[in-house]
Amino acid sequence: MALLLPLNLSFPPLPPPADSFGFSSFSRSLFSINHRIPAKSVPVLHSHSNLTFPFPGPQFEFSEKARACRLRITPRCSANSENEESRVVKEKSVSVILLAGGKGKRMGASMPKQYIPLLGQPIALYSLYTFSQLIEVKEIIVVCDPSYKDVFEGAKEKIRVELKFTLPGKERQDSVYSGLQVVDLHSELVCIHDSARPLVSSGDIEKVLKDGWLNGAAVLGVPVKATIKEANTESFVVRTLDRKKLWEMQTPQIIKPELLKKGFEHVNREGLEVTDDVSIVEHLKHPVYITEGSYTNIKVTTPDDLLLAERILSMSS
Ligand SMILES: Nc1ccn([C@@H]2O[C@H](COP(=O)(O)OP(=O)(O)OP(=O)(O)O)[C@@H](O)[C@H]2O)c(=O)n1
Ligand SMILES: C[C@](O)(CO)[C@H](O)COP(=O)(O)O
Repeated sequence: MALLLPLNLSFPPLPPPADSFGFSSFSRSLFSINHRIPAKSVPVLHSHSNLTFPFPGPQFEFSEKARACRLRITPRCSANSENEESRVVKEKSVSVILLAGGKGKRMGASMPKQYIPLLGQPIALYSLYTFSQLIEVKEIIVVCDPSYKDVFEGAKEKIRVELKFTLPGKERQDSVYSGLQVVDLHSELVCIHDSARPLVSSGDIEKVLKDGWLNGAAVLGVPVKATIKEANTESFVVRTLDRKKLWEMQTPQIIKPELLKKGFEHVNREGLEVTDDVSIVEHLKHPVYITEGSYTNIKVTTPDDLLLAERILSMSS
């Protein structure tokens, strides 16, 4: 029976009930500090199943064009997963670079945002668990400050893929480079993900992995909803861009290792700065495919994103 709700969701499992951190009130207090409004009480949703492997509980399915939004309870990843015959990305052929080396300045919290608890679990662990369940994933390279290694070490017993660690760089691009240095030499795809995007669905990851394998490089993206204008330095409009051609980029971003290495040689040689990974490939004039993802794959950047992420997650419980 189809259950109609306003959003179409497919998320990693929810964590166990909150512990002594008082997580939900944590993000609310961050929000109120930043917005100078009194903290209200937020409904704390603790109806989550225990975090075991494989994770139990209902899963939700995205439609291909996720704007109309209808939610149906289905078995895990049935909509977008492939059967064995049509699988193009081989088992254990993907190295994930999980970026957790940022400082989260825009969040203004006392710790980097990827370690802030979201409904009882550090943000970075959501996508760690999601990737760890995928049959294509061989290893997850966590790029993080050594003082936070224990957050991931503590999750080791719940996952079945190898975990590697490497040091972050000054910019995001430097952290990706650092991760690339320890990618297994036999890997056929590199999958780069912001740990600050906890809500990425396994269905969307499967789709972008397949497109990356077929095209050499692919990225999850969503059509831009807003009207975007280019302005000059005096804030006058220069032009209105054609919305039909605009996409907002997300992660994961998938690139074949040799292509990424070649791309880095080029951007390092030319001293180019990029804010996402497929830009490196674009500089080589190599095609990059955009796989349509989901609006719910938000990057937690400012305190209001924390509240939004809680609400999205709670809809899947
Ligand atoms: N030197 C860096 C900078 C960023 N990141 C990671 O890249 C992702 C996306 O970056 P962003 O959202 O910009 O994170 P921060 O740089 O931490 O945020 P801010 O700019 O607010 O400081 C995050 O998961 C972040 O941890 C990283 O691994 N190494
Ligand atoms: C890679 C990225 O997630 C694409 O949206 C993003 O560019 C990285 O974070 P930033 O906040 O734009 O630096």
